[in-house]
Amino acid sequence: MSVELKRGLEGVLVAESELSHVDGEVGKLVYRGYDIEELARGASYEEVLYLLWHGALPTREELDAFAADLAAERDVDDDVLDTIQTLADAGECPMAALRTAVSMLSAYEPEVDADPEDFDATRRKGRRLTAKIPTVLAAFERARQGEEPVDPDPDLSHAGNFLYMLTGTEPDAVSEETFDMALTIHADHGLNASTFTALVIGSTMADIYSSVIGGIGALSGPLHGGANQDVMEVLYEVDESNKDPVEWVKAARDAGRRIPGFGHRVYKVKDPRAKILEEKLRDLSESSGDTKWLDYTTAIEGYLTEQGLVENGIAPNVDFYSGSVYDSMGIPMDMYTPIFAMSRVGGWIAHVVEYQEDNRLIRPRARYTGPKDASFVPIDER
Ligand SMILES: CC(=O)SCCNC(=O)CCNC(=O)[C@H](O)C(C)(C)COP(=O)(O)OP(=O)(O)OC[C@H]1O[C@@H](n2cnc3c(N)ncnc32)[C@H](O)[C@@H]1OP(=O)(O)O
Ligand SMILES: O=C([O-])CC(=O)C(=O)O
Repeated sequence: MSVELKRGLEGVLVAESELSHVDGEVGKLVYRGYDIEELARGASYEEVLYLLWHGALPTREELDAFAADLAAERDVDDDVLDTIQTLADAGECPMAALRTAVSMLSAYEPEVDADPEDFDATRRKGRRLTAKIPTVLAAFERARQGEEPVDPDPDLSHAGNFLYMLTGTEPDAVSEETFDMALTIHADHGLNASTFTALVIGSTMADIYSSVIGGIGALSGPLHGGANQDVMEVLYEVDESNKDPVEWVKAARDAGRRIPGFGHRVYKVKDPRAKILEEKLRDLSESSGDTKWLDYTTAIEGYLTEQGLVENGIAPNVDFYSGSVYDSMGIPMDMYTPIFAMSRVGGWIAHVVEYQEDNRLIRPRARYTGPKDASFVPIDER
């Protein structure tokens, strides 16, 4: 048995996967061999889900059937909507509300008792969950605004329908494309912390709902998916302080603060998804004439590059630019990480099924550093 301790499991291989590869040295991400830039430009989220779940890009006919099956699963039970309203009234944050709602959805899962080794049933359950998560999130946001939920429209795409349910208005083509692209590029990313969490749970042959709930929990943290909201909070903090963004970042560095949206366990150069989102932000800013967030992010990145951080591997990650793109679409800040989950659920499901098909319980060990021979003293004698 290896006794080498790898803090944070850095560099440890725990599984084989055909799903996605992150080349951190050159900044390249592929899903089943396809470069993320090409997928972002040319494939819809539904196509990417099909690719991840079924092993190849779909034909037009396969895609149409797949998208229709997915869209047919969007409705959630009224009891779930009532709970969402209760959570909104109690001031719950959307990521926690999502976690609770996914847990509740399993009570309405028609194949809840399926054999854990029936992987087609797991895929169908995963499809239901993926279809319903946007409904839950949009209903929660509307409930917070005192608005009734909007019924899903099966004729709209996954991205378009979410924006429609959120606002009650069909999105314009630019918003729908932008949002679809954001979903596409967030769908999978090797064994990141939330996917690994889903895998650990899946390796006990627990049901897919438990894996997804675990994934949501892991994604919510500020070191992982939660960083997209933190970045936007920083941008607003800079704006409200009337400081130059460079002054803000200098002060933050002097105070020993980590800069959200920078650094990555695998990428040692700029994340390719950050480049895609930056380009999108540039397009959106130029067409709206409002370049504030672009100016701030460019200034922060420029300063940190000048200071040598980027050269030393602390480069912008996907979370650095996603918030500004969502903000320009009018989406509230605390919905950014739930939107990440709404996309990443596709990757969690793909990884869990792939792993379970050749399952081995994941069970590492810790090096014990506590006492070995403590003498027990009964409670009344202590
Ligand atoms: C979708 C995603 O999950 S992408 C990541 C989203 N998270 C963030 O953006 C939060 C900010 N970033 C971070 O906290 C980290 O870069 C992580 C957690 C993403 C990766 O961390 P790790 O691989 O564990 O690197 P680790 O925390 O050991 O940092 C290595 C060094 O870089 C520094 N560093 C890492 N990230 C940052 C940052 N954002 N700002 C300033 N310094 C940083 C650390 O202080 C450390 O320096 P030291 O060795 O002098 O102490
Ligand atoms: O891979 C990681 O560690 C984090 C990340 O970028 C992601 O999950 O998208």
